[in-house]
Amino acid sequence: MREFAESPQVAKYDATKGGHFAWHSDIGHGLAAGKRKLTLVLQLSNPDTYDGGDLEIRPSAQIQMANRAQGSVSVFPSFALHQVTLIKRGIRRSLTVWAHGPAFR
Ligand SMILES: O=C(O)CCC(=O)C(=O)O
Ligand SMILES: [Fe+2]
Repeated sequence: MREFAESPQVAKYDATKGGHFAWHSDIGHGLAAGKRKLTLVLQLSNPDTYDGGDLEIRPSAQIQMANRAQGSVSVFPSFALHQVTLIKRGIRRSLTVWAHGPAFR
């Protein structure tokens, strides 16, 4: 791990707008996005204020659900598939930070 080459990203999932994020990996094609190694997601919202909107991570065959507690951080390899399920009530906010480094070998 050598750097944090991108600005943190705040995401908002709003039940009135069908907020969700389909299964994906965070390895992108851009200069920085292609060097992502670790993804860190901070839960910004009180879990009592929304339903659904769960961060699910699939580092292997088994799906893991991220801790919903406000202030908790989930860390996973950026290549791991993950999604945010449809939010059914309220608003969830998250802050995502990526750590970067040379290609995996
Ligand atoms: O909001 C989240 O929990 C995940 C966000 C995410 O996967 C991303 O921005 O790539
Ligand atoms: Fe992601």
